[in-house]
Amino acid sequence: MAPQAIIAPSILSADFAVLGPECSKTVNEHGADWLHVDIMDGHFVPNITFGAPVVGKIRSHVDKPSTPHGKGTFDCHMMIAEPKKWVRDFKKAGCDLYCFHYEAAFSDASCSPEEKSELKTSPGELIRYIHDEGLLAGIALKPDTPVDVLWDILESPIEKEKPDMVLIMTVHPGFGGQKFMASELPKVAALREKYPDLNIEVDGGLGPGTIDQAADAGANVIVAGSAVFGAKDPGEVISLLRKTVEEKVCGK
Ligand SMILES: O=C(CO)[C@@H](O)[C@H](O)COP(=O)(O)O
Ligand SMILES: [Fe+2]
Repeated sequence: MAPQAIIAPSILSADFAVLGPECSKTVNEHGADWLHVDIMDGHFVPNITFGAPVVGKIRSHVDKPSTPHGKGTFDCHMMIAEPKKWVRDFKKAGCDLYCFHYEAAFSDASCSPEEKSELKTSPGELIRYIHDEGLLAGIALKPDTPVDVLWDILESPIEKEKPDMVLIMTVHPGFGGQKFMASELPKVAALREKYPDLNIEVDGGLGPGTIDQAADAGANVIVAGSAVFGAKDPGEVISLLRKTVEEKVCGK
């Protein structure tokens, strides 16, 4: 089955003073499928955004999805050093898809020795833990991480240890508005060749000028921050991104 086209505006580029209304407008008026929520801890990446309490407040402005990948999905991109530690808080706040970084999954926590041994984990175990908490699980790769690290994870004999989505970063994580790195697209193409149904998300520098390349490589979940929130007509940009993915990836 061909994957669905999913357009997920990154609220990092929204007006933080009116984040709730910005979120509802983006989904209900402009037609976004998901909202991409960038969580940065100032440690895994050199920037800080916000945490679960803010996600909890903005969640009530957007209807919860009625199907697992449905409209209104809160796609939380966790650019944080201790991903396991925050799963429950983000679940309570209303996160639907918890996407952690592969590079952070093995990290010891900078907390007490007891917590350290509990938090140290492997990507497969962390995916299972996220699934056991009732959330969808995503795994993200920074530009310097080769796609090969994912093969064993995607081939896991344990169904609960397989991710629902892979995120290939097309910028170095930390900031919105950076230049798209086409050098990352061979990772997307390699994943798509092996996994025709997999949700493959690309994030960083996506917009009308770069969507063709990303869709040609096979990405079906498109994050766009500045291209959507900086547009005169965000709805038009979202429609164009969706149409391109539908034509090139979904065969519509
Ligand atoms: O995760 C990140 C940045 O680390 C992204 O989600 C950006 O926020 C996308 O912004 P644009 O590149 O589309 O402006
Ligand atoms: Fe992101």
